[in-house]
Amino acid sequence: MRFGDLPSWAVELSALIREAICVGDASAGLGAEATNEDEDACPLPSDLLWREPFFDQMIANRYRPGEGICAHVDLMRFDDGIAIVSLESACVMRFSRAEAASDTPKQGGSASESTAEVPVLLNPGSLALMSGDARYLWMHEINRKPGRQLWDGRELEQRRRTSVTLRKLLPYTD
Ligand SMILES: O=C(O)CCC(=O)C(=O)O
Ligand SMILES: [Fe+2]
Repeated sequence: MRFGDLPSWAVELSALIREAICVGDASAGLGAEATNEDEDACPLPSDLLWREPFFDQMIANRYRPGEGICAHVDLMRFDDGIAIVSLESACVMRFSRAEAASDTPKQGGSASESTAEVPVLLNPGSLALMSGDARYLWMHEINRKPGRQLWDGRELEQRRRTSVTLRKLLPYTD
């Protein structure tokens, strides 16, 4: 885990992520007026995309077959706009509403709405970005226990998996 000055490869990776997010949208960083259409096309709002530094905290996780990470929302000490680069083994990351863990469905509310899971396939080299509701209101988890890594009705082959998560710390307040 690194805080503050990131290793040079992570600085380079951050720059590549920024470039990949909005290919051809370089003008947005130069004060050009962004239209709603541009905002919709870009998976990160421009205030997050162009903040400096883009990221200042990095953690690399290595998982053996069968190992994953349980459902969580990332700590509030990190700013919005979190990037995960997924390497080596494909996996399914599942998103579920954070309040579904403790709340029973309100009267009139549907159980399926609050317990819905959104599976996301992360291939080697995939970039996952979390911002807004996905970052604050939804938990993410990777369950690599046997039988839990299904995609298109097929179980994914499990190998060692490495992920690099990049985040930005919020200024410290006590
Ligand atoms: O390994 C991953 O892809 C997820 C890591 C993660 O969610 C975290 O470190 O908070
Ligand atoms: Fe996380």
